[in-house]
Amino acid sequence: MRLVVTGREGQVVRSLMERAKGRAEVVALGRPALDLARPETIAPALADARPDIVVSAAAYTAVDQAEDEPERAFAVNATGAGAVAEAAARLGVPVIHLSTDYVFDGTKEHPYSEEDAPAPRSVYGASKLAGEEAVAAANPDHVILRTAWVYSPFGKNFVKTMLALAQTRDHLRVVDDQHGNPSAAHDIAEAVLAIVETWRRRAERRPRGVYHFAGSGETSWCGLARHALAVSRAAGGPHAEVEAITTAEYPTRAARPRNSRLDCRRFRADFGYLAPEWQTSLEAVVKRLLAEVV
Ligand SMILES: NC(=O)C1=CN([C@@H]2O[C@H](COP(=O)(O)OP(=O)(O)OC[C@H]3O[C@@H](n4cnc5c(N)ncnc54)[C@H](OP(=O)(O)O)[C@@H]3O)[C@@H](O)[C@H]2O)C=CC1
Ligand SMILES: Cc1cn([C@H]2C[C@H](O)[C@@H](COP(=O)(O)OP(=O)(O)O[C@H]3O[C@@H](C)C(=O)[C@@H](O)[C@H]3O)O2)c(=O)[nH]c1=O
Ligand SMILES: [Mg+2]
Repeated sequence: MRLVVTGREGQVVRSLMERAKGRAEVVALGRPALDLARPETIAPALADARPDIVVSAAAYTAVDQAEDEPERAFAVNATGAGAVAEAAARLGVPVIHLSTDYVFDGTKEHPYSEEDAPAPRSVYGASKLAGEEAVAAANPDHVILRTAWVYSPFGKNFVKTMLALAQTRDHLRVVDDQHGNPSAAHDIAEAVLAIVETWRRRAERRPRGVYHFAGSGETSWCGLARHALAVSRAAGGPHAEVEAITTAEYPTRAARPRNSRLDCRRFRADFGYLAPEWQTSLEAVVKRLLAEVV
């Protein structure tokens, strides 16, 4: 089975390359050969790579910056994502497209299910929702996999930011009134592989549609920072006290949902995989980062 993934250095791409070893072949396509902002590059690049399944993992992920360049965010996350799904459809192959909890406005009291209506509060969230719609319209043979709060040893993410800040400061302030599900990119890679395996076994009737998949359990950004730094301290790495603050005390360009917890039961029922508790996956990533960086 040959998976062709968009993006070369993304957190999910790199985690999938690691986890797929011996289970599936992974080819990563990125700029300049495949540039989501240049739709004419997409179909030829994908055709050359001869996918059995396309994994659409590349995206414009700078949430605050997107507020200042909405055209670029939409070009990449909506038009580009739609073109990837369309190219897959032309090749007669399914697409697994990554999306986000930020499609929700965060006003719900409980975790969001796939039935809940999206209502994004940010340009990034709106561009990703438009991408979901473009993917679904272009290729009926799809899974749109919404995940959340992704961290990993790779690229840029909140956990790495907290560890880096703790190296130079002993006091951090982090919002405690936005709740979600921290998700290790390696667990998302396992979810993608669970889809691939289920599709292989049930090629004639593939489960399709929108699914939620994120780390099990829930916390706030403050809770995530505190646990990451507690693990770091215990392993001899940097530590800082984390003060719990409100969203109003930490102004950002983009509005973020107060609650974006995802109900992942449909994914587990159809693909047989549930992510580990977020603390368990976080501990492994923090320890790996400390071993690599110091
Ligand atoms: N990060 C998060 O917290 C969350 C992410 N998601 C979604 O999951 C998916 C994967 O996210 P993640 O792995 O964190 O992403 P990253 O931010 O780590 O990486 C983004 C990837 O997209 C690629 N990319 C960006 N612009 C273009 C372009 N114009 N043409 C081609 N490739 C491009 C980058 O390429 P290059 O390698 O060349 O830089 C990189 O590989 C995305 O769809 C994202 O929206 C969902 C929820 C949370
Ligand atoms: C760095 C920092 C952030 N914060 C707050 C700001 C914000 O509300 C929250 C998270 O900040 P970040 O900007 O790191 O995270 P953010 O870019 O919002 O992360 C999002 O990325 C996109 C791609 C997604 O799809 C989402 O699921 C989510 O993971 O923490 C603090 O309170 N203190 C701090 O020192
Ligand atoms: Mg950010």
